[in-house]
Amino acid sequence: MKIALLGYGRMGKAIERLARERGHEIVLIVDETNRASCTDEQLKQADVAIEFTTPAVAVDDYGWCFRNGVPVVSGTTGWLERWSEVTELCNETGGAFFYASNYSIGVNIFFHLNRWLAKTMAGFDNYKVFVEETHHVHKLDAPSGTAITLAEGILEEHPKYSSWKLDEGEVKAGELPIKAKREGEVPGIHAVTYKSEVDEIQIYHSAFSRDGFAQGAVMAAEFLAGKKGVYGMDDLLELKVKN
Ligand SMILES: NC(=O)C1=CN([C@@H]2O[C@H](COP(=O)(O)OP(=O)(O)OC[C@H]3O[C@@H](n4cnc5c(N)ncnc54)[C@H](OP(=O)(O)O)[C@@H]3O)[C@@H](O)[C@H]2O)C=CC1
Ligand SMILES: O=C(O)C1=N[C@H](C(=O)O)C[C@H](O)C1
Repeated sequence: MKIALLGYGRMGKAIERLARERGHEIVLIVDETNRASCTDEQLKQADVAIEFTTPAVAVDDYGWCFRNGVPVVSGTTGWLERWSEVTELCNETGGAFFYASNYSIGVNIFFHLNRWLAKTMAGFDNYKVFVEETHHVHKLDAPSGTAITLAEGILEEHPKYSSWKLDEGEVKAGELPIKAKREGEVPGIHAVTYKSEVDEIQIYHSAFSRDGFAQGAVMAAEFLAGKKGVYGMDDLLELKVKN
């Protein structure tokens, strides 16, 4: 496949390496320095675009791809308040969009485990739940997109909680706290903990590098080529969890 890389930072570079290893060709690399001079014609050379940039840029990138008929796989976090706008534009323009807050297969299994645990714990009032994430110091957004997906999974399965809140002080009844830490070069750690007076139950995922995210993004690009519409990791992995 011919791939356009939109964003050439930590993730863009990991994706370039893994995509080449899987036999794909990189036909365009866009970063902040050359974005203004990149043309529609250059983008149209690609069978698919893989987008890992910043929250401020991502939505414009999606529109650029939809308007030019180039399917787009994106992992950029921090823009999801514009989800409806993006998916409507995708459908109106006949585009193709694949999004995941986390492309690691292990994390997507963890998402299912999280929902199952939340449903189970809903019957036990003596446990309080919180989500924790740790990432490298360069990360722009907090909490992480993955932590938000975990929190949303809990809100859907556990009636005691109605909203999540970045844990910066007082937490009211019904609020699910998310603690975000920034340390060194940590690729990404997420944990969900249920704590009572006498014990705690924790599920935990730690990425050893960015390779798992990059691998999943390239697999998503292979999946999306030739399709139209909006997709996510459950479509790719066909994870069927029987609760
Ligand atoms: N879903 C997932 O599995 C994962 C998601 N992420 C998310 O991906 C995003 C990127 O992460 P990461 O690679 O670590 O970030 P980096 O900061 O390393 O890279 C961001 C890239 O975006 C580029 N960029 C900034 N502005 C523009 C612009 N106007 N036009 C084109 N490119 C631009 C930067 O260019 P320049 O270098 O020239 O400034 C840089 O190449 C983040 O939102 C992060 O949360 C990260 C890992 C996994
Ligand atoms: O910025 C990162 O690095 C990561 N971002 C994603 C997120 O916000 O969840 C995924 C991963 O944890 C790494």
